[in-house]
Amino acid sequence: MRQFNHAADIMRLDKGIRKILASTNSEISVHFPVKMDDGRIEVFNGYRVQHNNSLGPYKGGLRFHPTVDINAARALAIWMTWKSSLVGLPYGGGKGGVSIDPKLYSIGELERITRRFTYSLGENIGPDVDIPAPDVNTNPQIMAWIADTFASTKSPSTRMLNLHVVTGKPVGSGGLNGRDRATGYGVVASIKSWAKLKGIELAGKKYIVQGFGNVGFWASHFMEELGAKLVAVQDASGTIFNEEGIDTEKLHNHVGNNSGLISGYDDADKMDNDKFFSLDCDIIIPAALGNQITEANAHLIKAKLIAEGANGPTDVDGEKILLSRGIDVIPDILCNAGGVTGSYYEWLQNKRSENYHIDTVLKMISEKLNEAFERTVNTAKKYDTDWRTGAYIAALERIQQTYMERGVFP
Ligand SMILES: NC(=O)C1=CN([C@@H]2O[C@H](COP(=O)(O)OP(=O)(O)OC[C@H]3O[C@@H](n4cnc5c(N)ncnc54)[C@H](O)[C@@H]3O)[C@@H](O)[C@H]2O)C=CC1
Ligand SMILES: O=C(O)CCC(=O)C(=O)O
Repeated sequence: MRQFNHAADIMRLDKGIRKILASTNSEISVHFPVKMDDGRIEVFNGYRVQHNNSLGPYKGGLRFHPTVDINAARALAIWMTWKSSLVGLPYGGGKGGVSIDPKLYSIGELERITRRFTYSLGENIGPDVDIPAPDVNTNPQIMAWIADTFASTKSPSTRMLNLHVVTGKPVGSGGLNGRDRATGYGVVASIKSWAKLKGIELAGKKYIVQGFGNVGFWASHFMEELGAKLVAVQDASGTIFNEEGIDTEKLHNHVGNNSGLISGYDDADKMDNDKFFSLDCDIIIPAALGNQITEANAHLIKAKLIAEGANGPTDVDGEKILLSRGIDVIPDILCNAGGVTGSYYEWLQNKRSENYHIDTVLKMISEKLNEAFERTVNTAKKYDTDWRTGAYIAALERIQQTYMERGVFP
């Protein structure tokens, strides 16, 4: 809200629209029972917050993590509204999840939790209402269970018309070729735009990545293709470092065989978690959780760029320090928007009964992100402000326009 208020002040956002956007449209909180493998019943807490749908159906991921609660879902839903608007997608913002540590459950239990959660959300989600997608600890398999559960509540004749209730599905279930890599690809598309703007050659540059899941791995993969060198990675299990470079494919294979974690990787040294952000490198890609770069560590950062793969990795006080030290920040609502852009093409593909080739998908994503990067930089320049505020203003201008044109508030 501090980020929103700052941008709203600078652009002089209409007072009425400001009031609408300062609160969420609806907040759904469900408590649902699931039978565990040993016959016990557990009751889980799930959330879906729908912030604003003036531009289209609510859109945004579902997170399975112990930190999920109504406040986390609120912040993440609001960011989705700005993100969809900035990129020019016909969506509003929503987000949610279940407050669990998925590591503690078997595959069968996770399937039942997902299906029961979907059933509990009922008609609050739908292809033209609110369209979930993957986020932390959720994946294509979980999206397939959501699609299947939602569709199974429909009559047989309309079942197949409902698969796009969710995006990020496996390709065999209506998923998009390339949605797996869309967010990481978009992060690197934004870094390329930054490098072009600054006249910087990315080959040989050193970068570090926090989080080696979907976003962190694919961003590293595309950075490696450009000849940049991954020198450190941090995830929930610790931090590893290798000055000579970490092979992204080799680490990915290790993670795939190690419950999703980097611990025990033999081609890098272990190091202290709290030294990670102060490492000597050119670019930092936070791709894990929020509030990682704060006033406690921003003054130690040596990198020239923070490319926000995660949502909300830099807090307001941390960002002030970064900007005062001349460190660039590509804000989350721009930098990680490749994911929701890929989701948009999956949704379109399902609506039109089409099947896009991966090259077409990646080209469409980079075009959208390049335009959004330019829009952000130009808006920031026009208002003489930083890139995050520029991105917010560009997003808010589009929402303001739609409210003004219609003259009614939905
Ligand atoms: N998956 C997507 O398409 C999109 C994801 N995002 C954001 O990117 C971030 C990462 O999401 P995914 O890669 O999808 O999740 P994921 O579940 O695939 O990976 C999460 C990674 O974060 C690490 N992690 C968790 N807690 C940590 C901690 N305390 N310290 C360091 N690392 C930690 C995990 O070990 C894992 O490597 C999240 O902030 C998410 O909201 C943003 C846009 C789209
Ligand atoms: O793919 C989507 O619809 C949303 C992805 C997401 O949750 C995000 O961009 O933070």
